[in-house]
Amino acid sequence: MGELDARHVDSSSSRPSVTIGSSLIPVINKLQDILAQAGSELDVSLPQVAVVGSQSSGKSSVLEALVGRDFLPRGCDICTRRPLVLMLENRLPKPGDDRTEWGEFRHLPEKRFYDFSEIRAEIQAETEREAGLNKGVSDKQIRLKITSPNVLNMTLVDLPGITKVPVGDQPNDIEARIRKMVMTHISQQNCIILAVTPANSDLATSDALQMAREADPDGFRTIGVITKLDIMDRGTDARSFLLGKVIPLKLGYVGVVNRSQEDINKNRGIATALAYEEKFFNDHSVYRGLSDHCGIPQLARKLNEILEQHIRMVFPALKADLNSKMGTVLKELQTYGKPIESKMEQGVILLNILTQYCEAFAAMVDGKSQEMSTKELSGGARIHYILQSIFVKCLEEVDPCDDLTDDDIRMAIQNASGARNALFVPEVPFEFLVRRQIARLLDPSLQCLRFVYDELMKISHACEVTELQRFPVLRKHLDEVMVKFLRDGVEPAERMIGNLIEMEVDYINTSHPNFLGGNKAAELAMQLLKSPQGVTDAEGQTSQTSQTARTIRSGLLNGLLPNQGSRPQPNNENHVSSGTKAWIPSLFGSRTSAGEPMACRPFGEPSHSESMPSIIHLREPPSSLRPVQMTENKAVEIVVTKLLLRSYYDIVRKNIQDLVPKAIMHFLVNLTKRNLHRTFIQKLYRENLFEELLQEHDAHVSQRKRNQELFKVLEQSVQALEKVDFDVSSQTSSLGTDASIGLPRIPRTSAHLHTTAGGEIGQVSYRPFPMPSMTKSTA
Ligand SMILES: Nc1nc2c(ncn2[C@@H]2O[C@H](COP(=O)(O)OP(=O)(O)OP(=O)(O)O)[C@@H](O)[C@H]2O)c(=O)[nH]1
Repeated sequence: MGELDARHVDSSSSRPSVTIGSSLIPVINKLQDILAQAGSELDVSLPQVAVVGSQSSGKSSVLEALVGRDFLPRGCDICTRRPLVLMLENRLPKPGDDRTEWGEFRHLPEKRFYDFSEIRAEIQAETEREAGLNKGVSDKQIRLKITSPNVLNMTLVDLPGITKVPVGDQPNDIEARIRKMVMTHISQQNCIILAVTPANSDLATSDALQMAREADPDGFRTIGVITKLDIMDRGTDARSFLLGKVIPLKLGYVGVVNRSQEDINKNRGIATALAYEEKFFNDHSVYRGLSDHCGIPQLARKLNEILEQHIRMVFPALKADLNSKMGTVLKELQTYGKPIESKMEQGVILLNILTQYCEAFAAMVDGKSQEMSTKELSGGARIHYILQSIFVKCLEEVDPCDDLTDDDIRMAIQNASGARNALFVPEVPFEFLVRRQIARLLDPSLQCLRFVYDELMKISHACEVTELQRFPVLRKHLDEVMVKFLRDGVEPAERMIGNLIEMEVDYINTSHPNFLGGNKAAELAMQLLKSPQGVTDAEGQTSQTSQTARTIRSGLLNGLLPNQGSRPQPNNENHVSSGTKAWIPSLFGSRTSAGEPMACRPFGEPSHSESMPSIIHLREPPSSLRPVQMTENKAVEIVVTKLLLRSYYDIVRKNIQDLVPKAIMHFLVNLTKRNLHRTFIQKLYRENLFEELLQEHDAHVSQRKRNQELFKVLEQSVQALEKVDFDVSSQTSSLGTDASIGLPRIPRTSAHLHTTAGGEIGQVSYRPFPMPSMTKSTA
């Protein structure tokens, strides 16, 4: 058998005949090509077409004529007894194909039918297998896929004819059953209904029109088909039917002349039948002015136009898909940058990257970065937090006396007095102790510097200059320069901090206007010791000194000192005089118990005494000596020392709190910001380094190439789609005026199709079909 050719050449007229979808095949093929190239997921599927009508009204004949091949069982008795779902699949011939078209049944997978008369025989056989031999009917579908380069991807459905009186094995409710079966198919919103009515019956009683109206009350998807115009009663014609004067239909009517039973019996082909049909309409003057309503080619055109409308409806989605793909690819492409072709370009790119990097760094430090987080502190804000909320606050919380016990202070005072007893407020122990406390400020200051350094490193890593991503070698060098540069910045900051602390340690400026001073401290100490609250620290907690002071005070009140009358401790070899004024050091130092100064004589010299009393032996001093018990004057000295310590420490603390952040900002942060660009230029902007620094990853280069190609394809696809859209539109309008075939004109703006669900266009209301599923039909 010959190939299923969508454009059969009519022997008589040599005019290519029109079959369903024939005008759209090139468009759809082009579309599929475009989408396949562009890697689009979308597929263009079309509405299905179902034929509905009473028994033997000519449904199968119409369907066959529309496809352009003989393959369906036809006859004057009931032929279609199971729904036949005919899936057409477009497939372009491939090299090495010996056949280009064939049929396959779902119930016979992998068996290809190349002979279409065998297909008809198999439909009959399969019908009989399910519905019996005696006119029985079944709603179980027969699914047949026809693959050909000359068909569109779409589905046609041949349905059993509506019958009233059961015959053969048909059940009593045959009419209801068939109606239900038919309704199941034609109620689907993407189904175009061909309501077939023979011209020799009354249109007003047409089962097809009645069911079509039920399934499609608005008539947006129903085309009336009047068959058997050739066998109407003499003297009658279908003119008023075709013009919609009997029952109006929005999409109008088409009258056709199919092959008669006699033609079938004589094996007359479709081409001959079409030629006969054309002659019939030409010969009948009554149909001459109704060429738009007559003939299978006209019906095919009408259906094609609906399909074209449908395709145009799909265009916006296709375009949107391609455009969004293009956007994604373009965005990715931008990250790969342009290939560099000359030394000059290398220089420009390198300079740009270095500049952008420094700008990004400065922006992050200054809080002007575009990529500022709203969830957490970043960049410069973190540095500020480190300086103010960590460093300054931490120093604020330090109590210079917290690591000094009263014993420590007492020891320091006593040691500083040397062999004498201190006359006034002990200056030396104060200076010694305050220096020790000031020196403690070095560690947190250096830690603070370290934290800021770490932050700057973090910022440098976060400086993502888009272009930099493609040059890993440059990134590496840049990071190295950055690390060295920051380290270099740390050194002067470190030196400065060291100097600051050293300065403070080196010279204790007791003339500072904010310094409490010895006299005031002594006065305050006395007041504190006298006050019933005792010496309380700033936090209101009673310190160890205040405890001691209270003990002393209570001793004074009772006329007793805590150590009065008590014997010296075994280790406390020193004897300290006591008394209410004892805290004021004695001018003459220690006296003997008799009040006389101790005799001084050289070691080993005997005493000039007549009667040599027995020698009083002193105990050997122990290797480690500790001061004797607390005395009132010692307690006051401790309080005074503490007051002085706190007062002076506060002055220094404030200096350090102010100057260390300044040193860090000046020597490290601001210097980095100021000199980074210059350093990069000095270290990296060298012509002999260009090549090495601007090396790209191989994967990066190939990815860019791939993306460039893909972008080109997508660009071409979008252009091609525009052209196809235009072609479809011009084709639609060239097929005839909208009015002539009863179809409303579709607005040019395809997006409008989506938004208009039944909007008014001109005089005719238009409602597009719902979007079909975007999948190909398979058998
Ligand atoms: N003369 C003439 N005969 C036609 C025309 N259309 C169909 N026939 C004949 O009518 C008979 C029924 O045609 P089918 O195409 O099988 O009708 P059908 O509606 O598919 O029938 P069922 O599926 O059995 O309901 C066949 O013998 C056809 O040859 C026509 O336009 N003119």
